Amino acid sequence: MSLLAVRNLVIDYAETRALDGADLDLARGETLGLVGESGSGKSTLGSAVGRLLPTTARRTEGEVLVAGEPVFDLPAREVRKLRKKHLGFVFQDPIASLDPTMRVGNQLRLVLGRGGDVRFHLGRVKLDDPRVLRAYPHQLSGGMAQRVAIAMAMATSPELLVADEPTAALDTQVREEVLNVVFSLAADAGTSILWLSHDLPAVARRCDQVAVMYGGRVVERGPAREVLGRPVHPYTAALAGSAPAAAGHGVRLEPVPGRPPVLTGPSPGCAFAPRCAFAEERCDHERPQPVLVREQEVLCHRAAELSEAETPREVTA
Ligand SMILES: Nc1ncnc2c1ncn2[C@@H]1O[C@H](COP(=O)(O)OP(=O)(O)OP(=O)(O)O)[C@@H](O)[C@H]1O
Ligand code: NI
Repeated sequence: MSLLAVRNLVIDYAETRALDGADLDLARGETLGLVGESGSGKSTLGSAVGRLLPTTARRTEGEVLVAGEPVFDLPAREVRKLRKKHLGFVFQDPIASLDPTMRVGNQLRLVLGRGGDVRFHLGRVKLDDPRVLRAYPHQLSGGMAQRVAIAMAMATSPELLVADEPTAALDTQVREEVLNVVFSLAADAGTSILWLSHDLPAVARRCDQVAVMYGGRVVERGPAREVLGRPVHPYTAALAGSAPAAAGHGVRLEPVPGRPPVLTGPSPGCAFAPRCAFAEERCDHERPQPVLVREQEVLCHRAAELSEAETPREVTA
């Protein structure tokens, strides 16, 4: 059984359809990078895992199963229990995720409960300095604050850590260090990671699996090196081809001409069709179903043909 299973998940914010039938699986102990342009639905999917969506969001269809439990169908009390038992979260802005009025040591003590060793947990994220214990969040650098947030999220050895662009606000140097801490702590604890990221090369290096989002759906998924090295979906190919340029600090991906869609309801066909060099007539009005190519699951009408072509990415470039 998957630790995490997302099935045909549809999430709406008022008029905006953020997820349009997303599917995802993550096994115990595995790491998965969730990638895609800004607005493709990564954060909505990540937050949905813990039912941590803003109150304006509505689950219209589908389900999220964590350790077999249907997150959206549980009473609120049970969801809190499930979060505590199975899940950890780390977000983009570490200082905002900490309590500004409480010293770091006290916050950590609150999470650990009686008998918890605060110094030990700070040591695990390479913050051995006793001054950190007495500091307030705003007195820490971004990198230090994120380490504290990671220590708190990992204190209970969750089965799944959802990390939503945890290093987006940090400098390149600090970024690698923080990711090293996250991945090594998770490996030690047997924690699965769902890592939302814009950094494709880093995902290829660090993750077992990758899922590529477009227009609120996962359009291609499978082993990270395979998917990013031999993409089948034209969107993945475009994204992977443009990745090196996007690895620079603060650069947002613009892999193909045109803009990603903002949906207000179900996409009638493939959401990528208007930007796709391979689109055919049916792509505009038939929703693609998953096609298995090698170990990759691809939502593209032409997946089988394109996988036979030498490299689709050369044709799109
Ligand atoms: N609180 C909200 N209220 C209304 N619309 C929202 C809200 N949060 C996200 N959206 C919309 O939902 C869609 C998906 O957004 P989401 O933040 O999940 O994407 P993302 O892939 O995480 O983007 P980014 O890379 O910029 O973080 C977008 O169209 C976005 O504008
Ligand atoms: Ni996001």
